[in-house]
Amino acid sequence: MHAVEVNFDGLVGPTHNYAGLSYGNVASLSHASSHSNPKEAVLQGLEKMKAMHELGLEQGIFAPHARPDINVLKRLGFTGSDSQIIEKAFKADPILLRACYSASAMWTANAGTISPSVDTLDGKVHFTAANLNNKFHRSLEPVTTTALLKAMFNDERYFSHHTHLPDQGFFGDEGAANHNRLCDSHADTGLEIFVFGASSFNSALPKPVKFPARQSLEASQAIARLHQLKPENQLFIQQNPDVIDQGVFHNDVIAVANGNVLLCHEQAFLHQADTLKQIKQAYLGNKPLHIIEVPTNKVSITDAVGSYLFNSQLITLSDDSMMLVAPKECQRNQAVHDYIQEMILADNPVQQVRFFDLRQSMQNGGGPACLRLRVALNTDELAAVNPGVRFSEEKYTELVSWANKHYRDSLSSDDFADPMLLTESYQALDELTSLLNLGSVYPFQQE
Ligand SMILES: NCCC[C@H](NC(=O)CCC(=O)O)C(=O)O
Repeated sequence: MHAVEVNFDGLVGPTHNYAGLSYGNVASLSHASSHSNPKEAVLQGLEKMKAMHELGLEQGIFAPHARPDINVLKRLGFTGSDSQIIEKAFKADPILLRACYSASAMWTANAGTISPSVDTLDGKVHFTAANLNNKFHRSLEPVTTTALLKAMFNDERYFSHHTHLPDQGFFGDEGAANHNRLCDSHADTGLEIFVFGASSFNSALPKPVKFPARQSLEASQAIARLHQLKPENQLFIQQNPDVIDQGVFHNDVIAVANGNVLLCHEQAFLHQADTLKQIKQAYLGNKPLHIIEVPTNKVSITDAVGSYLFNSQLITLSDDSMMLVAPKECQRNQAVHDYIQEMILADNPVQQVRFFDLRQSMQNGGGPACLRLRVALNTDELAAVNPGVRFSEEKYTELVSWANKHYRDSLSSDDFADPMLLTESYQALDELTSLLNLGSVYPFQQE
């Protein structure tokens, strides 16, 4: 049966801010306490969705989470009405309050891992939300992510949802950012490549020394079991710990795959030559596999992390050629820009590039690929997706006016003391659940 890949982009939430919460993520740390512009952020994301839709791709929308997370503040001992809780938390621990206001669920490449039905033994599409337990602000996400995934993919005939992995670092799971799939087409069984940062149980494997490895081998193995992947459909490879220490906190900051193409830096993986050999041997497709390995003397790790070249989306167009959907930062970096031009002229399926201004997300370490969750679906499965979360020209117009009505154009540290921010945010999200036909997914709608 015909199948397509749908990109579900995270809609940036109304409290998007820069709190410097992600140790190991260079952009997040360097923009700590800068002013953010939530309205510009959501509109930049919507522009990318619209452009993908106009290119003929199936586009979906992934709703933001309710912020601030009042329940976690209560769990941490703050009492009283919502506005009293905000006031007390702001005085006692402003950074904690900002973490509870973080819009980090916008990076849906970290929402979960998805295996398409052609890869699974029971022929269903499998979903597991990521526990994101390496960072406090992100550990708040999996419960709502699961609720959203169930509201979006609500048909047991086709979709199987799993509980996120145990909330403990040994099973650190950061979702699809560390998961790539190589295949001839989305209708064909693919090779699911799980890239882990370190092993929790096997101390013989190397670890980064400075920054944390967020994805554990044991988490990746558990996902492969839960998703009932066939043995020939799975491969576990280790990220190069040296580049984690240089700011490559997820694999999608150093590699991206699409169809029969793997674009990666030459320092992306541990024992890279052997790892690439393993990938070639395990590859299941009939089309030739293109591994585009970017050398350090053309693009340094610093340039890769600064420009987010590898956090581009690689998309397949209707004529079967591919386009690189890159952040504008790649255009500004001469070495990266030159490399992209060279790649486009070389003999491989990537023939075009388009640059997008995603500065608001980039300043927190999230490029085009971070903003989207890929879900490959056949025709029947696509028809079973909640139509409210499928992107269209009309939906775009509705969402732009919704954002213009509800979002602020500046947020700074002091604004988090303002209880009106909670009221505005919850009102916006309450309206959004009707726009996207999600039902009462948020805890504040269930009280
Ligand atoms: N896939 C991109 C994820 C970026 C995300 N940044 C953040 O959470 C920064 C939030 C802040 O610092 O305000 C992260 O590091 O997990």
